[in-house]
Amino acid sequence: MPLLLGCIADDFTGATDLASMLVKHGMATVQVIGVPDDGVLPEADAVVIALKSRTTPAGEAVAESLAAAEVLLAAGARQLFFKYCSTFDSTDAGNIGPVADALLKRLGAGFALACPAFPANGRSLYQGHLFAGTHLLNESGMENHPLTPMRDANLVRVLSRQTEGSVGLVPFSVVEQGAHAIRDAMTRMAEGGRRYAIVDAVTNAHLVAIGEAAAKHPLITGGSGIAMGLPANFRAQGLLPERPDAAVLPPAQGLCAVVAGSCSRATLGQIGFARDHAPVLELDALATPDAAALAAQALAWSEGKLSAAQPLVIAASAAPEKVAALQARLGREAAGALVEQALAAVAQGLVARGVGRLVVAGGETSGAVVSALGVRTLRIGAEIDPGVPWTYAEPANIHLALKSGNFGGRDFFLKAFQHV
Ligand SMILES: Nc1ncnc2c1ncn2[C@@H]1O[C@H](COP(=O)(O)OP(=O)(O)OP(=O)(O)O)[C@@H](O)[C@H]1O
Ligand SMILES: O=C(O)[C@@H](O)C(=O)CO
Repeated sequence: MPLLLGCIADDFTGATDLASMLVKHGMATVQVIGVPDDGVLPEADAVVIALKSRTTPAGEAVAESLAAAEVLLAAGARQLFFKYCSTFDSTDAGNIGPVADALLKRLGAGFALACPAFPANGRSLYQGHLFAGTHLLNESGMENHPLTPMRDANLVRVLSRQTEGSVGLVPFSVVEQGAHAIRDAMTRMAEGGRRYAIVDAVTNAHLVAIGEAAAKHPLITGGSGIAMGLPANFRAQGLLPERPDAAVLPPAQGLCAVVAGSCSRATLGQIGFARDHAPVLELDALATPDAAALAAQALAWSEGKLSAAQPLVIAASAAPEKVAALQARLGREAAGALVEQALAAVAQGLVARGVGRLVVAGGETSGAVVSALGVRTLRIGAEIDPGVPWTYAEPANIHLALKSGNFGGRDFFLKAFQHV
């Protein structure tokens, strides 16, 4: 099976989200954790290399992304995809511009589109402005994100501040006209010296048309939504056969648990809902600012509560005031790292106690957990809610669902276990 699409994701939940989209549209896809030391990739139509590069210093993010690109290109990838968050999640010091610049240079290309829209999860782009649900991004709760507060919804401006290249817009009125018009607009922009085009998209039909228009682009950048049009390009070239078993995983077993480090509105709502239906522990990192002690508290609490029938939930997630208080005490990065270490140790302890089905909420949190569990690859199964599939983690041999902070319905933490 020759590799067709080579993907680089800037966090682990985002990687799973993208892989799920590709599987749903018929590509056999494997998520690989980090750049493999030996450079060997699993056989698949698409490989998503998951990095934890969203909030690292730009130089590190660029170096890791280029290393991932080398491995993907050496494996024969015909097109690269740089996956970032559907809420962009990148401050002025952020990495999307620098990484995309470096990938374009590596590919000898001068232009890429940028489109984080994902209508199934309420992310739409209109006149270059990103909306989360009915709110502009900077009024959606994302302005309070613990690591990447988004205070400007205009992505032309946001991306312009991260790159020396020039950024234009393919507006809704063009996107509405379909693939030909979009392709022409992007060609004109590239010829006019633009390095990027933010491309408006409000519906799945827009995303499919944009995907078709970008069939020949060496690099696509965006959220998972924009990937929905890409498998058809490979199919049209006779490169992608039908894959009826693309989402089949080994049977699930073991105890059930949820570990949450996301402080998004969606995750806080899911924790609130779970409280009425399952044992929930809310860790207080401000009262106990010590990762090992927090993990020990959580594991002691879990004794006698773990079950194969219903999950228990261990959450460090907190409302913005509490997050701000911990950050004021420790600094933003140290606060995040403390909680991530604690939750990673909790996940390790839970798996050692027989947990075989684990939901992790939050991208950074998932990165910490997956690394602590020594996971190398994730096979992608059926979707629980848009953007969140069950996966089978190897060599740990457990089922994991890595939930992006903002994804999933209110009942997600219970519903997930009815799907595996
Ligand atoms: N009580 C808390 N105080 C301070 N920081 C916290 C607290 N709880 C969690 N965090 C940190 O907040 C960050 C949340 O980021 P994470 O990526 O896990 O979630 P998210 O951004 O909502 O999800 P996604 O990246 O999938 O959108 C993590 O670094 C986590 O350790
Ligand atoms: O695109 C999204 O919203 C997610 O896949 C993600 O990247 C969250 O970290």
